[in-house]
Amino acid sequence: MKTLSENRCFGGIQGVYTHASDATGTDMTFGAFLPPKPSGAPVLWYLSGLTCTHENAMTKAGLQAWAAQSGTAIVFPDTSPRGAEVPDDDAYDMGQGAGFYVDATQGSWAQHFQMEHYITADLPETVFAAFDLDATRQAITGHSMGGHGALTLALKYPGRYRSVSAFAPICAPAASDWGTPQLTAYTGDPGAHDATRLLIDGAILPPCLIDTGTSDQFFDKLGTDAWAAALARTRSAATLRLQAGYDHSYFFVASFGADHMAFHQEHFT
Ligand SMILES: N[C@@H](CCC(=O)N[C@@H](CS)C(=O)NCC(=O)O)C(=O)O
Repeated sequence: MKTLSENRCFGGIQGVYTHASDATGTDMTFGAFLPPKPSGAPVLWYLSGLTCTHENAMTKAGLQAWAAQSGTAIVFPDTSPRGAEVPDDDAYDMGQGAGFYVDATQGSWAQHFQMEHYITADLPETVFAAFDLDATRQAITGHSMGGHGALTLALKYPGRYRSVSAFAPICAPAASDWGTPQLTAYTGDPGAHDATRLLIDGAILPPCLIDTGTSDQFFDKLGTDAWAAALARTRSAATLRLQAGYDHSYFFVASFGADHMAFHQEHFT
């Protein structure tokens, strides 16, 4: 692992690091915020949305203030492998910047687009080797495509994350053009990576908090109604809040960051 930058931030350190990933076969860059007393701190994984790198949430979500206060480390991974040798697509929602947190099995995507393996194996291995953090206290969150990542990984890896939260998550990608084309191209099986489907099929949801804005310009792509129906149908305990007037932007994410940090803190203790 190589350090690209480290800046003092709310008494802790906001770092940016790069490492060689076996999963993606590329170098991957990630951000990590360490609170003022990092030894033994719990870890929150923050998965970003379409077009984002490790940097968007790190610079725009304002989570570090709350993480410093609660003594939580936050890791900000990239959203896909990158580089000249990595396949891409002209569409902003496909290819580089749009890994959808799954392991591709199809065509030219399969070689590098192994983001599920990266987020659940490669990156934790690197992070827990580099920093003295508490692997028994992990939680996961994300925005939009990253919310889809957080929900599906929490459902696919029971017991790993004590809690899950999401900002404007894509909840039903198999019924959305933010999901169906990409998951079909990557895996051939969108339903296997659809949080609503996984829940209906019996996966257990850890404690869950979701916020979505009523003025979200992408509301129709998110499948919030299908998710709400699945929560009711499976009688899964969860909090789903529709926030009046908020859109899809990082102004929305930043507005509810403190609530999400407090929610995860509750389940770390
Ligand atoms: N570029 C796309 C939308 C992409 C988008 O809104 N991405 C969200 C996540 S889904 C984001 O976080 N963008 C980066 C940012 O706001 O910093 C469009 O204009 O239709």
